[in-house]
Amino acid sequence: MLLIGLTGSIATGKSTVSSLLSSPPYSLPIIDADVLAREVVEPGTKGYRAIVAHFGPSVLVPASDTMPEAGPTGKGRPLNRPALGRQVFGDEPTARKNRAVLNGIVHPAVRRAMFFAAARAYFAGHRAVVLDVPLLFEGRLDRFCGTVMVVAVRDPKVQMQRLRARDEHLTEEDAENRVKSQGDVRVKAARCQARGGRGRGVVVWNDHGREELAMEVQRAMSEIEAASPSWWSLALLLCPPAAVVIGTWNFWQNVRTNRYWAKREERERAKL
Ligand SMILES: CC(C)(COP(=O)(O)OP(=O)(O)OC[C@H]1O[C@@H](n2cnc3c(N)ncnc32)[C@H](O)[C@@H]1O)[C@@H](O)C(=O)NCCC(=O)NCCS
Ligand SMILES: Nc1ncnc2c1ncn2[C@@H]1O[C@H](COP(=O)(O)OP(=O)(O)OP(=O)(O)O)[C@@H](O)[C@H]1O
Repeated sequence: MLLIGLTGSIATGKSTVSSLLSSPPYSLPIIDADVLAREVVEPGTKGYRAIVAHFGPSVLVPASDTMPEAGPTGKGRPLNRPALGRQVFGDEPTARKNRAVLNGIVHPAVRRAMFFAAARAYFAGHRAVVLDVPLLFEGRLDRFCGTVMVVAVRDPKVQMQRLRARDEHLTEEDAENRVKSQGDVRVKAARCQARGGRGRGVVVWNDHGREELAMEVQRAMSEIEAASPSWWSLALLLCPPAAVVIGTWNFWQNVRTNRYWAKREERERAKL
């Protein structure tokens, strides 16, 4: 089964591309890290308890006439996501530190949930599955993917306009902090291209309208399908040992690409 890692930066169009990929003619199953990241911090979960222990009750929805002190289910009041967001998004040291703590709580739980969802897709006989993960590179999940697809915009203004139009509740400062909390999408696009051709890394450019985006997705999927045709996926499905060998080989290739990328970044930094 081909793991397609779908990533980008905030408001560059990942969800829009993911809904195209889940519809005909592609009809691919999607494992959405943002959805899982919400599930693993629902009241009553280990993640929820760890967040409240670290950040305190100020990151919970306040108690009110409609919100009981112990929450609607008795397991605690839900997280006040914008309030928690204000503590973790941004460039200042405190925000960075808080983000690292939150990531340390949420990411391992998300990775576990993803592993089980991918295993279910494999046993259901799917030839490919999309891992929709905003922090694919940062969480080093790209190492497990046969293909990485980055949804990117060349013009940062387009990204900010789309973010402000979609999330009207965000102030300009909130929006800027969120953009700064994620790596530059053009760097992610370059890193994706560094994985090499033959469908290993494909960039979907999304500066224009939705029709152009659909065409970009079609082009990217043709490249992926040419490199990993259906008969190949079926052969791997029927022969699990071969799937393990190919998976290990892919993993090793990806580790080598990441080492090359880390050295390249080090050289760039040394030049500055
Ligand atoms: C801080 C939280 C509560 C804010 O929730 P809110 O509903 O307001 O925003 P949402 O989750 O939709 O995120 C908005 C944007 O920020 C990005 N983002 C979320 N978490 C992070 C993070 N830790 N680092 C960088 N970007 C992030 C998202 O991918 C998205 O593009 C939430 O983002 C969270 O729990 N983040 C930690 C978990 C995480 O890393 N999720 C990303 C996928 S695993
Ligand atoms: N080509 C396009 N033309 C016009 N609007 C677009 C286009 N692509 C995406 N959008 C809009 O831009 C906004 C951001 O897109 P989307 O939600 O898909 O991004 P995202 O990368 O999933 O964001 P996030 O990381 O915040 O979840 C949405 O309102 C979406 O409808």
